Amino acid sequence: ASETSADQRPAEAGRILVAYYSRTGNTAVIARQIRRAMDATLFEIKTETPYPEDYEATVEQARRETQSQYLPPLGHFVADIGRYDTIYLGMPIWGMTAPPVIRSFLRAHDLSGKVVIPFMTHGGYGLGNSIDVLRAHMPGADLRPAFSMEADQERRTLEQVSSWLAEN
Ligand SMILES: Cc1cc2nc3c(=O)[nH]c(=O)nc-3n(C[C@H](O)[C@H](O)[C@H](O)COP(=O)(O)O)c2cc1C
Repeated sequence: ASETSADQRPAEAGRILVAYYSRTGNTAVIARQIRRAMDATLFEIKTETPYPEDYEATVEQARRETQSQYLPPLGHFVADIGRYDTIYLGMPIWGMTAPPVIRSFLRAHDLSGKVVIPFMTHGGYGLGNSIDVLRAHMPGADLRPAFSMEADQERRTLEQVSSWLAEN
């Protein structure tokens, strides 16, 4: 009889990471479902400085950051990314592309040699160039087809609530 070292154990829990960014929670719902189904580790990608609560201000800031290729500093980092073979990477679509913080995340974590499975939510306008952006920022990773779905738009919710409040 011999001891089994950690790296000999098959299908060890913790080999799958679900890393996601979500502003209004739509992408987070998917992330948590993947975590439960795959017995994965969950990591919420955050900026060091949160985006404004105001929707229009966030749209404007994101637009500027995307245009200038700015990399917003991350609030925290995955401890020991080398431990994971498979990364589910989740995000909303912002301005027809991946949110700026996703580029920051990919700059800060080496995903080469790993299987990366993206998942996106969008407000009805599709994935834009997000897949190209991901591919460009994860050299050596095995990028798999993305799962995507339409989800609630913050803009539409705000408009409906504003008109309801105005009527009362
Ligand atoms: C700054 C910003 C930009 C957005 N740009 C787009 C867009 O270009 N196309 C689109 O379909 N939806 C866009 N949306 C809507 C979001 O992609 C959609 O609501 C998404 O489900 C939000 O995910 P979350 O709740 O995980 O943050 C945008 C939302 C925000 C806040």
